[in-house]
Amino acid sequence: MNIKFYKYQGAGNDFILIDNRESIVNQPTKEAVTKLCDRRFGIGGDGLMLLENLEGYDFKMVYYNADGNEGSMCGNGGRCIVAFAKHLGIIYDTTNFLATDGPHHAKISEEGTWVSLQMIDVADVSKDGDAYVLDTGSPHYVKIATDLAIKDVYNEGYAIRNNATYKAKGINVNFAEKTGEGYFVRTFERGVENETYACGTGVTAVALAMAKHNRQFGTISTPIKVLGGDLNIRFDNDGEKFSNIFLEGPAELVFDGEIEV
Ligand SMILES: N[C@@H](CCC[C@H](N)C(=O)O)C(=O)O
Repeated sequence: MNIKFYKYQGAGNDFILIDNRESIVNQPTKEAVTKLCDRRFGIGGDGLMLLENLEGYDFKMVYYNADGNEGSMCGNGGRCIVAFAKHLGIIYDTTNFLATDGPHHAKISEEGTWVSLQMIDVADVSKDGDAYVLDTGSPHYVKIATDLAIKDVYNEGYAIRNNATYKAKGINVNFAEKTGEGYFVRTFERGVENETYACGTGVTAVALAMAKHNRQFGTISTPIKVLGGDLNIRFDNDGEKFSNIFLEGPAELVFDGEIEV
């Protein structure tokens, strides 16, 4: 059987998207997802998403990591599926959809390539040594770094993700370096088990963790540079919790096609 797919990227975090409103795909196997996401034997991507119908919402986002496991929330994936929903004519400039971590609201630009996605509120930020650990829809470890451009993110990230504390459930490992107004961030992603060009829940975690680290309160806007481009995170910090969190940046269709499955 041939299925139509769309390949999107958000700051270089890339995804395969399938319009599954007519249930053409039924719980893809781990093998099928890993093959589709494979950069040599498949389409290639950091993850696969299904856009499905759901009463009360514009659509439902179902996300699989490139390793075939159903993932937790993907921020850049969320921004890409909003652009996809606009491309399909399901939404115009705003949307409410459901993802694995709950309802999300988003706004999209008229040309459909810039998305502002509301993320879940975050109250708990803990420490592991001098690193911060928090869940922004997916679990994240945030460590302040220097000389990040030349850091061995794969090996250092792999070692943290696979240490005794995190091995069973996994964690996404973010390294953050202060640069002018914001941060430069590199992420080793759980489920891809490699460094990706961007991680939306990851840069969100960095912005919140750094606000806590620097004791910043009120309404904050944090620009973040990643390997694949630029993102921005806006949020409120009242000292008890982070709310009104928005992950903002580009989301673009790269190509579409059909693949035999
Ligand atoms: N790339 C994502 C994060 C995807 C989920 C993550 N790999 C996990 O399962 O923990 C993002 O943009 O947030």
